[in-house]
Amino acid sequence: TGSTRPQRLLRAVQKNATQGDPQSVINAIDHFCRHKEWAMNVGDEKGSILDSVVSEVNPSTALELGTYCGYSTVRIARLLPPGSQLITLEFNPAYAAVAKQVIGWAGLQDKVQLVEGPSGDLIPQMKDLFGVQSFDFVFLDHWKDRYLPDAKLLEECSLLRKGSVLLADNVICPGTPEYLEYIRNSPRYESRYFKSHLEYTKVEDGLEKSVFLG
Ligand SMILES: O=C(NCc1cccc(CNc2ccc3[nH]ncc3c2)c1)c1cc(-c2ccc(F)cc2)cc(O)c1O
Ligand SMILES: [Mg+2]
Repeated sequence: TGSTRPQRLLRAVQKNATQGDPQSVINAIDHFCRHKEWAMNVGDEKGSILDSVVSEVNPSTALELGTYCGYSTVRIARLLPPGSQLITLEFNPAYAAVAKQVIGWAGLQDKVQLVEGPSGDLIPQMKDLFGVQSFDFVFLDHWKDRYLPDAKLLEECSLLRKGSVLLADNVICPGTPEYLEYIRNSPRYESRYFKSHLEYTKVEDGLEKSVFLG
């Protein structure tokens, strides 16, 4: 039985990145995905947009839907102020196992709660499980047909407050048409599209930033 792509990505991190240095972990993953094997990380180009939005929001509590190998988890957690928390949900146990080690290699395990399970089941438990009142920032990067139901679920569970920011990956490729339709036409959100490219390619993609108005 051979290794999986996430396992090969982890090996590249352990070989090329310095423990406790998040930027070197980010660089090692980007190099691996650009020169060895493409993988569905948000990547360096969209990652810079993610960085700027996270820095602007400066969240105390952040939620990530879809951890994968932990690349965007590391990008977000490295920018969080002391005492803040990032909760990241991953449904696939093999991805979660790799992500846990990538996050640990970056030395960010104290800022991150990696929870295994589907967002639809876990979002309603956020208050009970983690004492979360509301999320200042949410990064959506899981199954594209879950973006809309999960945005609605966050509203219904009162996990968004006036000013909460949702940032959605892949709104062009693979695309999230229902989510875009809803969020751009809802009077409860102010949305803006950041044009970019699908990670490590020239294909168009982008991020949609939406501020919840309460
Ligand atoms: O599909 C994508 N990502 C989502 C995803 C995909 C598979 C498995 C999981 C398992 N993780 C998971 C699932 C459900 C969950 N519920 N709650 C948590 C949770 C976690 C997640 C994706 C695809 C492409 C892409 C592929 C091919 C291509 F040609 C162009 C573009 C690019 C991306 O940047 C992408 O993000
Ligand atoms: Mg993505």
